[in-house]
Amino acid sequence: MKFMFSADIRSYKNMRNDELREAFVTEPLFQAGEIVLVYTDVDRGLVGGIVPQDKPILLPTHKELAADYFCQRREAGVINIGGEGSINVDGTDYAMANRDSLYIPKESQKIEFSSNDANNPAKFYLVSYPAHRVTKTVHVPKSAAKYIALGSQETSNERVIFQSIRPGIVDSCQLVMGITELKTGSVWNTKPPHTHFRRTEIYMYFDLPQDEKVFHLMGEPSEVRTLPIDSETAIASPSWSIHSGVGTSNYSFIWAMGGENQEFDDMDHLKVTDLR
Ligand SMILES: O=C[C@H](O)[C@@H](O)CC(=O)C(=O)O
Ligand SMILES: [Zn+2]
Repeated sequence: MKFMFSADIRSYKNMRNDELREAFVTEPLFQAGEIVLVYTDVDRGLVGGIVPQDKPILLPTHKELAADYFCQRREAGVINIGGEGSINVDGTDYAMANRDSLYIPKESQKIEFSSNDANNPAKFYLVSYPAHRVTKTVHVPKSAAKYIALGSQETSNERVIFQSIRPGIVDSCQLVMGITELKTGSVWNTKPPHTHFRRTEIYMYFDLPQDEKVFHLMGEPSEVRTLPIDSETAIASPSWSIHSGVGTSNYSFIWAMGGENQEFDDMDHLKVTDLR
């Protein structure tokens, strides 16, 4: 497991891009046959990429979690961005098609990830936060997510947000999670931008062609920084930071939030013209 130590609201202003990347941006998360886990001190979020091939991959615990097993005091959300696969939670198998979500509650002991076809493996993206109560495992196919269409072609931000792990669909402790897909020709996410001091958020960009990038905007609205991000890497946003971005083509991303509340619409909206 890797660790990212974030920067604070004062120090980020004096940091170079490579220092900001070390504080907030993960390495590429999806490696064939492997599990990559990255722990950020931003709300103790933990993100991972799991790509099983011929054999299943078990979710391990780690010394730093001081737990007998990974979910002893944590919940996890998983979204599959690859080929068909399955996740076994304490003996129950959940089939995971592309873009299916699975919510795994606190105290789930044995969690195992498999691909149906090693040549077209599943790519499981996992986000975990500390949890204080035991709830139920819930499988959410993309078709069962709440979706909202936002933006327009004229302003290059036409996109659909699929909310799969959210109140009303999944009873979670902190975690709220889903997918945003940009339409062809649209490149701006989270436009207009916002902050939400009571929650922090992690974006994981994917489905971006190899030779393209997303320019992710972070920082206080009064002092914005730009970090060029590769596909299949994640970036953590502290509570004081905007999290918006523009791609050199369209793309998708998974957003996940943890913190004080779970109201998706509870945001402090900004105007693009407010950014400095
Ligand atoms: O707090 C909510 C999150 O930042 C995202 O869900 C926003 C987003 O996907 C978008 O507008 O494109
Ligand atoms: Zn947000």
